[in-house]
Amino acid sequence: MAPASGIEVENLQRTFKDLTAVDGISFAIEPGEIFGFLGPNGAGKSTTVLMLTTLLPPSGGRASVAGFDVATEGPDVRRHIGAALQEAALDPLLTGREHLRLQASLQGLAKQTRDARTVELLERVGLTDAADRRVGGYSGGMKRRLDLALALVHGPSILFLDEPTTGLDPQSRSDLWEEVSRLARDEGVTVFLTTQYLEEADQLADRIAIISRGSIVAEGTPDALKGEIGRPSLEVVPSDAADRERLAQVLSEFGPATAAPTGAAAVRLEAGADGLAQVVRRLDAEGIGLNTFDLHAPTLDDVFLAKTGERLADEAVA
Ligand SMILES: Nc1ncnc2c1ncn2[C@@H]1O[C@H](COP(=O)(O)OP(=O)(O)OP(=O)(O)O)[C@@H](O)[C@H]1O
Repeated sequence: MAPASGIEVENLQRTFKDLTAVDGISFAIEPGEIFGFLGPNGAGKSTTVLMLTTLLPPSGGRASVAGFDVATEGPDVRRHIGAALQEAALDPLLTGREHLRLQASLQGLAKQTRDARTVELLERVGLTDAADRRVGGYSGGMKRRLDLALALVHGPSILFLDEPTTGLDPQSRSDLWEEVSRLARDEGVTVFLTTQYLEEADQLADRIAIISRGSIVAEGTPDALKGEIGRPSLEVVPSDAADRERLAQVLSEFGPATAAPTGAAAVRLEAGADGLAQVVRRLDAEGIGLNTFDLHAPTLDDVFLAKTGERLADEAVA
């Protein structure tokens, strides 16, 4: 059984008619950990979140959240979790404060504590000044911050965030990251976060699982996953386009070729960055002039590519 604010998932499955959306996934999340669940559109992220938040019954396997079974102990699970899911139902005609008061009463908070809790949460997510404005006039970032505050009303020990920053501008995105980090660090809240953004998973998550077509294809800390891929890649554009073939030939002495944009050649350096000087000497000896010469440390995108054979299509550039 999972500890009070952890999550344990064993061979969890969900099918929709003949489509297997989640195909027997397993993982464990420690209390206070931020776990990033990374995958492209349709990989099975939301289906997993819906099962873990008891909104969708699993077709097989088991999961316990906060020590309770999602299939048989739904009300206990729900008492311990908060969730900001996609397509949150905010009413454009209500203000931020009204939303929070309503949520506090739905969650059964005592009347005398509702106002204080509302004020505290508005302050925490930076909506104090906008508290009495209708939500219809809020920006995307403000709505996501209100979603987060609503998920926190009853002081949950586990928080589910389903693609919390999709569509946000870089500033709103990093504000939200900061608040989520603070919740985990200062209050020990466990965070299960789904994202399509590599950078978000890299910056925010203690540990990451990559899901592709319903299966987990990699799991570990961002650094460990990048370390597994290991070597940096070198991308070179010759000053004379006619030299590209010869350039690729020379580079192949230093490691396997990797994908490169038109006009460039790229290689994963077997000797790591230490091999650079040798590459430069060899190219010089061959008389190949260079236009650009870029060394790329391994990224989660490289990990993703190595594990799934695809690139994450919709990468955030924040
Ligand atoms: N209620 C449903 N009925 C039928 N198929 C569904 C249902 N919900 C999800 N699916 C399918 O299951 C697969 C996984 O979907 P899911 O929404 O979990 O992916 P996702 O990784 O969350 O993607 P996104 O980033 O687009 O939300 C998809 O092929 C999807 O079309």
